[in-house]
Amino acid sequence: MSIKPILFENGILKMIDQRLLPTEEVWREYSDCPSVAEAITTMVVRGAPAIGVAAAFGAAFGASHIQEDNYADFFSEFEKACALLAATRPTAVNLFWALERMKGCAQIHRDLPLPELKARLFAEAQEIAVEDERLNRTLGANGAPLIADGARVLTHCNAGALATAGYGTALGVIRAAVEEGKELLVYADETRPFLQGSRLTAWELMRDRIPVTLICDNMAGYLMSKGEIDCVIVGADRIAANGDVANKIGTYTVAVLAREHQIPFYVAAPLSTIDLSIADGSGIPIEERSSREITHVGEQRLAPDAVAVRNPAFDVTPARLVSAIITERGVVTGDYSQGLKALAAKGA
Ligand SMILES: CSC[C@H]1O[C@H](OP(=O)(O)O)[C@H](O)[C@@H]1O
Repeated sequence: MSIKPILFENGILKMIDQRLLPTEEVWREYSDCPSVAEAITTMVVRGAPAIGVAAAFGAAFGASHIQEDNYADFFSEFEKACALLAATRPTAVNLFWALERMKGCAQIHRDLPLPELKARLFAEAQEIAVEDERLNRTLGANGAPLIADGARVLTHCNAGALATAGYGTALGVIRAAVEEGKELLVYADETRPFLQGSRLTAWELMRDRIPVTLICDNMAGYLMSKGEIDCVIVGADRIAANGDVANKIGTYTVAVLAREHQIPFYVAAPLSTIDLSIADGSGIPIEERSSREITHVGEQRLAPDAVAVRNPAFDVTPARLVSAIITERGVVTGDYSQGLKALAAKGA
């Protein structure tokens, strides 16, 4: 059973501290909005869908701590809690999708007595989490036919159970293929600078006994040139209406290499990652993170003091380099503008 990185038990949110994996499995407990916001900013919890789930619980905690019994004050305070969470990380649209869903829930149930309204918001957050894992399994099954038996699959970053409420998106497709009896070998890019591949994907797949080989990011092209990669599958943090994909930094590089070597490049993402309000990738905000993620590993300094650093945490892969987008409602190829709009319009 793949790990669930976020648990809600007895009114307490428990999240595994992904900064400490793979060497330590430490679960941290949360019961207020500001601490959940900090957990998202500092990447205790990370991964687009997981960020959305955490934010949903953060919003519910925000509501639960509001003392006002005056409904007008309640909604203005609830809005402030959601704004605090919205300011944590800019790229993964699941965060904003989850907050809009929580605000919508509050409005739908605004006539409930305040204690019942607060309880309903926790129930909504729990539904978001349960739905996420369920739709990842559907998405995985939709994508599994694209992965041949015996395939050597390259993935970048971690789009696994740790990046979601469970099962994973890109790794969900891999899990589904394995569950169908296919023999696979996964090559995991270490994914500098935060090392989600070496620290999280390798740990997650070994835990599930799925064969995985760790490589440095700069080795992907060599393995492709040697014919050792059959396909690439990655997750996404935001997909624009035309199919441009924002994902972990380095994804665009892998996509260009895959096109050069005529290797299929697949993106696995739920509908909550698709942002039809943004026409193309140029409109996707790209998070810049601390230079320390590059100049240090833990307390060890790897670069000269005061060296200039850039640290964009994501890049944008143009739709023309994407072979297919795998979602819980089906697989889209070709004209993504039409295909994504049709999927969004399709019933669940
Ligand atoms: C299933 S989406 C995972 C997605 O999120 C990661 O970013 P981060 O670890 O910075 O939250 C990465 O882009 C993954 O592909």
